[in-house]
Amino acid sequence: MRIVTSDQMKQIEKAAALSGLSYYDMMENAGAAAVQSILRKINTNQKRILVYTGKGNNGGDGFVAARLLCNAGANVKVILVDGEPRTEDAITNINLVRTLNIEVFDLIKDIDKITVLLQNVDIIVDAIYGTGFLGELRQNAKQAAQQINTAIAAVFALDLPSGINADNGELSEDAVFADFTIAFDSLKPAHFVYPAAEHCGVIECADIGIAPQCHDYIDLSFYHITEEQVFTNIPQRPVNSNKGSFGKLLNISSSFGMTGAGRLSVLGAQRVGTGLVTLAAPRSVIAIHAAALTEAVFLPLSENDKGSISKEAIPQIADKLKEASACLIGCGISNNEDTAAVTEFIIKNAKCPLLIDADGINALCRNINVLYEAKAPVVLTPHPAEMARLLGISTAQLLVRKVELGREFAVKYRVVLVLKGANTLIFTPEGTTLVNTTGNSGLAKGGSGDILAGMIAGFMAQGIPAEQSAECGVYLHGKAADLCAARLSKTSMMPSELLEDLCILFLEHGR
Ligand SMILES: NC(=O)C1=CN([C@@H]2O[C@H](COP(=O)(O)OP(=O)(O)OC[C@H]3O[C@@H](n4cnc5c(N)ncnc54)[C@H](O)[C@@H]3O)[C@@H](O)[C@H]2O)[C@H](O)CC1
Ligand SMILES: [K+]
Repeated sequence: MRIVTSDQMKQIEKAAALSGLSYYDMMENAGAAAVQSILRKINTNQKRILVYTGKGNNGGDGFVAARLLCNAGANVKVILVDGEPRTEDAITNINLVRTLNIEVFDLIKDIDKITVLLQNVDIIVDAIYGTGFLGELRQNAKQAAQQINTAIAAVFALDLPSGINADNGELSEDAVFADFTIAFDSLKPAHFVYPAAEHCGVIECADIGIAPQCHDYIDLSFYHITEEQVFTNIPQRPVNSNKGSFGKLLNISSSFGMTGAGRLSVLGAQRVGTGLVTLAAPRSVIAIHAAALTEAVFLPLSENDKGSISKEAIPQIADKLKEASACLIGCGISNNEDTAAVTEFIIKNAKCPLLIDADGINALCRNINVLYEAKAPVVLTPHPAEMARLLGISTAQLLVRKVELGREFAVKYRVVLVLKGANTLIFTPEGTTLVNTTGNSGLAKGGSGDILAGMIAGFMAQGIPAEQSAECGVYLHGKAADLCAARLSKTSMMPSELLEDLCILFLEHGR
């Protein structure tokens, strides 16, 4: 699955044009592919169809679709949202529409007629804006989008629902909600990023005749995580091996009242095959963990009067850190001066890859620049509220710009950033973005993040590079949750139960 930005799409189209496929033909193919997609779902004969068109090439695709739908026996009307088209190929195509006597209305001047048409419409084609859209919908386009969003009709968006930034999914107010989106040639980041992805409905990617080699020189920066790639990252377990072959994870987690977080993170690491997991936790909670975690070993730590790790524990931790092949800090450690000091110490001193989760991230908010002092790769796994806290903005402000902000952060602080949520995003220090599409709302429960942190850290402990560990952890966590939901339901499944389904996935892949 190829995901390209709007600029990259332009380069691909240019390469196609140089190789002999004209822009006019690409537009014809795009409109035709959209009509084929509609015809596969709905018999359009005698159906009342409104095609909303903008002034650019997306509108041009709409004119092609209008002509071909008319030829297929539908009752088609075209609505110009921004007046007459401005691009050469779109102008040619509106002229063809007019020669077929398809009625063309102006959104503003013909509002009364359009209001009547909207009472009885079966299908709406949204061809107002595609990859050329930036910023906010203007008043007229908002009005058109409101008409589309309130009409009782099947809505097909061409390339993208109008009002969405293709490259990062930023949404304008009143952006179109489509039932189906037909993406042209390649998918765009916005098709994957929530909440924009919700506006797309069912997404199809249509071939518009661009030869495969026209994509060869594009340096992709946005990837979809696949199962094949995930298992390429996970080596077979050698026959001649012992627990030392699969890494030692030092997991600094848990506090009084939050022992579940520590336990789940240990289980996550163990279930991805880590050789040995040491849980370093406040002394008073060790007995609770020892009763539940048969295969782990424990490092009882000095604690403060709140039952969380005290800074007095730093020498103990430092000693154990020397043996670790990876370190995880944060699941349920509580957020206070002591845990912040421990987190800082770990960041400054760990020579092995480090994963910082939950309260470890909250501790970072006190001094984010400590990340510049890390000596080994660092992975952060915030949920949106934690990420927003790190950035000093509101969660709402983060969510409308999460792709930009996530990418900037990972590059600036040289970390792998796992921004959790529906379609979790992974940002790398090199500026690449990975999107994961496994997982479901059954994961939206306390405990699932702790399992994920343990899984990623467990892969890191086994020597899988930080970025690939994040990729494997996020994908498998979601996929196991999908299997778990299929047998237990999204509503009832418990995060800990997905660990059983993880076994099935490893079995299927001969691990
Ligand atoms: N290149 C080709 O020949 C092909 C393109 N395809 C389709 O074309 C669009 C991209 O077309 P483009 O003309 O670049 O942009 P749009 O049609 O998406 O719209 C751009 C149009 O709108 C203006 N604009 C941008 N933001 C706003 C705003 N907030 N308010 C108002 N107006 C705005 C902008 O200035 C332009 O004038 C692509 O998605 C495909 O659908 C074909 O697929 C094949 C060949
Ligand atoms: K569109």
